[in-house]
Amino acid sequence: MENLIEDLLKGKKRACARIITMVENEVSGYEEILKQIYQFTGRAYVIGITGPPGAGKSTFTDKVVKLLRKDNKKVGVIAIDPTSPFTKGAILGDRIRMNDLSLDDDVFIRSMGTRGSLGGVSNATQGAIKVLDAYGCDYIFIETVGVGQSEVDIVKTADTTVMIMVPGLGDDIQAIKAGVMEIADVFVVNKADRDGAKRTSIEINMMLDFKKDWKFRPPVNLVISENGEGVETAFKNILDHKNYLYESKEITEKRLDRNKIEIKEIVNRRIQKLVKQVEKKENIDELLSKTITKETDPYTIGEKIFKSVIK
Ligand SMILES: Nc1nc2c(ncn2[C@@H]2O[C@H](COP(=O)(O)OP(=O)(O)OP(=O)(O)O)[C@@H](O)[C@H]2O)c(=O)[nH]1
Repeated sequence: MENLIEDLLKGKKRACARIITMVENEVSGYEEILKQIYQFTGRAYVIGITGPPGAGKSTFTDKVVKLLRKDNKKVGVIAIDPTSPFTKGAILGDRIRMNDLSLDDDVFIRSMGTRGSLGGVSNATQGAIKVLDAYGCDYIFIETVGVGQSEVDIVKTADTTVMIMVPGLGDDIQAIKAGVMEIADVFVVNKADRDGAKRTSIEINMMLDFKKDWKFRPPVNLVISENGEGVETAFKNILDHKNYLYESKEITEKRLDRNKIEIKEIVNRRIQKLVKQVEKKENIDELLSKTITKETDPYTIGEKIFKSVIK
């Protein structure tokens, strides 16, 4: 274990990969590792990339990572793959596009499924962010499809959140308006080579105009990720937001929030584990069937579980 941590801190990719796997699978001892590496974290800047399926999140991230590599920055990418209960597998297709980057020693790419372990995907992602941070990444990208609540929760913990949209979403913009307004720090209208990109950008700006007291008004960028047009400017906007966070000291608030969420999850996960053990021991399934015949009720069972847990 000691060697593994030493290797991680020296920047060895294999150690990084092994520790992230341990975190993801909740292999015993993983929390000990996270405790030990915590003091070496805090340097990396975390960028959340979200947006509807197929908007070009991977293509955009790929281009930004290449830009950062020119500047010799070390980069981590965590792609969250929504695991469909119907396909029982992560949608890995588009991640393969980044393969040429994964050969680069200073780029670490990992995709994680959203299969619900006890702490949920969020917990594993937070752990992986810490590992990549201690590994020496300057920037860490968290890429998620902005649909489910768990994905939105993950993005909320990023320092800067980039929302990728595409032309012609129309009504969709209205639909996601409420949730997105609060989490997006920078907008990217990708596929600007298509008709209607300008209109989409105007619509987003109009939507942003509803709020008057922006401390940092999210910039809206027209981008063609496929050929790289506009990517540099969009990244500059991300850095502007980064500077804003540091200058206003909001970065500390953000990171306190992130730790708060993480602590809550650590506690929740342990409680969930206990509940599961109690349910098994007390044969709750059998009791449950008695709620139908009215021999018992959900409140009595809930109380029984709670009492056993706090014992
Ligand atoms: N016309 C055009 N197509 C693009 C652009 N950027 C990406 N694409 C294409 O859009 C498709 C989806 O791109 P991805 O980068 O995989 O999108 P994504 O948002 O990561 O997709 P999911 O992870 O499945 O949600 C691919 O076929 C890309 O080649 C662009 O600027 N213009």
